[in-house]
Amino acid sequence: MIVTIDGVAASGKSSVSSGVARALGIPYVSSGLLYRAATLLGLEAGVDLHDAPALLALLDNHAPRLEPLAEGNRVWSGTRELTDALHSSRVDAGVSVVAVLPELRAWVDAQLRALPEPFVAEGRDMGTNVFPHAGAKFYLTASPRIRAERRARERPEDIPAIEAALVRRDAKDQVQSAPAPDAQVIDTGPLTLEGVIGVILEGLGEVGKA
Ligand SMILES: Nc1ncnc2c1ncn2[C@@H]1O[C@H](COP(=O)(O)OP(=O)(O)O)[C@@H](O)[C@H]1O
Ligand SMILES: Nc1ccn([C@@H]2O[C@H](COP(=O)(O)OP(=O)(O)O)[C@@H](O)[C@H]2O)c(=O)n1
Repeated sequence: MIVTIDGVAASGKSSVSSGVARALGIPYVSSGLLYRAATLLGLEAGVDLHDAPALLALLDNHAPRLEPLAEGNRVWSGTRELTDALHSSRVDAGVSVVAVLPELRAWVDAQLRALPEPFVAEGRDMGTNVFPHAGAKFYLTASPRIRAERRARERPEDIPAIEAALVRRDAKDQVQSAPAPDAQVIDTGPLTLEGVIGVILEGLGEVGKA
């Protein structure tokens, strides 16, 4: 069984996926971390982020791999852990450039499709493109201001700057971010994290009964 949790930036995808995965006793996988790892390696190597062949060569050399721990995914390149470096504002600003490259999307998709079921997959196009046959699909939203207020607890910038950057990234990610027609859309704005996890677990109970 695959459960997909897609949504816009900072809508709660990874925190919610972690909670759902722990409740179900299965792993979750954060596809965004793979796009972020490709971006970080490109920035560190001084590669043009539009240059797909150069990025793929870097990925071949550094072979970043996702460790899908339920309490929080980690990313490694050999013995170097990349995880903490993946959520900088520099990576935030560059990642959508990398994510539009079809070659990079194919690289991420191949890694995800090689994973053994069951798992929760979170990102933008898990329910549409990567796992269209998933057993249950969810899509998280919240207003830009609420998302910026939440993310401000994790970034040094102020709320208006974070909100502007989130709106810019949403626009750049729009092509791959449409909800699957069969996804349950959840506005997380009025809900706590536990509340969102509860709605999804309830939705999964309904899927089980169907
Ligand atoms: N429903 C919620 N209520 C309050 N805070 C939330 C909620 N969902 C997520 N958060 C917080 O918002 C921040 C962004 O969540 P995160 O899971 O990183 O989102 P995404 O993976 O979509 O970027 C985190 O600090 C998280 O704890
Ligand atoms: N399935 C996915 C996941 C992420 N991405 C890209 O990767 C970036 C980072 O995704 P993320 O999920 O880690 O970002 P946040 O929503 O957590 O801020 C997004 O802004 C997209 O550009 C994508 O295109 N497709």
